[in-house]
Amino acid sequence: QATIHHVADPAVAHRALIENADDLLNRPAAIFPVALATWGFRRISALLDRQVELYLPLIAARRQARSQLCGGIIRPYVDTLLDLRVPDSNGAGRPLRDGELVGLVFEFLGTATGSTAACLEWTLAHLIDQPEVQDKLRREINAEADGGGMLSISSKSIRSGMPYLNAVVLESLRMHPPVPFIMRSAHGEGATAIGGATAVPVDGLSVRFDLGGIGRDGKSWTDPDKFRPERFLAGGEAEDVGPAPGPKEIRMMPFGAGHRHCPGVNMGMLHIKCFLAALLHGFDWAPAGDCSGGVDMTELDGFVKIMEQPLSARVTRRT
Ligand code: HEM
Repeated sequence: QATIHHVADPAVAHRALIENADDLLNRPAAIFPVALATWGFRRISALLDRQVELYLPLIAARRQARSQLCGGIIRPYVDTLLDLRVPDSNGAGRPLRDGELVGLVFEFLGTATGSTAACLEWTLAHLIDQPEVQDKLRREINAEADGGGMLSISSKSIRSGMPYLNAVVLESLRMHPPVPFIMRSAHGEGATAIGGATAVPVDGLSVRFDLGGIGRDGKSWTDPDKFRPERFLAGGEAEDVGPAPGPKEIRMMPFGAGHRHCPGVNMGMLHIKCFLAALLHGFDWAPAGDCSGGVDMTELDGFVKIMEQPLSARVTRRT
């Protein structure tokens, strides 16, 4: 029966996650009660069974194969998990159990692919809704193609040489952070500051930071419900805002904030930009049918924030 305190105010999030991060909010609170309330026990249990079915045979195959390999330059994530020893009472340490292995592999693959795919879908939805933004972005992308019209974008130009691509992705993440919330366990003075008059339980206060609410806060953003990538360009109201918050303030935090922020932030941004550049370079994106009322942007909250009506588009190859 944990009481969960909701935070959608960027200033409170900054006080909690950046200023008091060291001693107050450095461990995530259990996400299970929230998942239970959102999805129900049966659905979660079926999902966990399916993960075991999918991942365990692959992990077993890797365990078997690596005994025949003599190593390589890049050490696969699964190998690090197979080699990990968890401290136990014998002192020797135990290997991870099957359930733990599956959970960790899911965290790595699920958070990485689900959130990237969701962000791409939201971004394409906005580009279909606003063809002038699509055209402007395509012009920037095409300028990166070589004389034969082939696109091979070096990671350097993706990181710093394509400001409009960066702005479009940031605007999409601001409005529709794929991970809808993050949880923390708050203790001591910080918990009192966040909870206000709420009496803080002995085992701390569970705090749920609403990432969507923070990105659309009317005090931080002009017309927060409008998709306007220009705000992230030089001279715009958010020209200094990046995917992860800096030490001064929080205006959006699609990858979380503080000690436990997403370790895949750079890789996630790179994936989204590469996919988006390839999809716009190769194809024109238009509404699938009558879209006079605009694309339906209703959000569906789960572990990942997706479109309630999956995007339906008329996609034409560009010659
Ligand atoms: C659009 C792409 C992505 C988004 C929006 C996203 C978002 C997030 C968020 C909000 C968190 C929670 C952070 C917090 O509690 O402060 C998180 C955690 C995490 N993410 Fe991502 N992520 C993305 C891509 C990736 C990728 C590509 C990887 C790995 C290759 C990754 C691996 C992880 C892991 C392992 C955690 C748990 C970190 C911890 O608990 O300490 N994510 N992510």
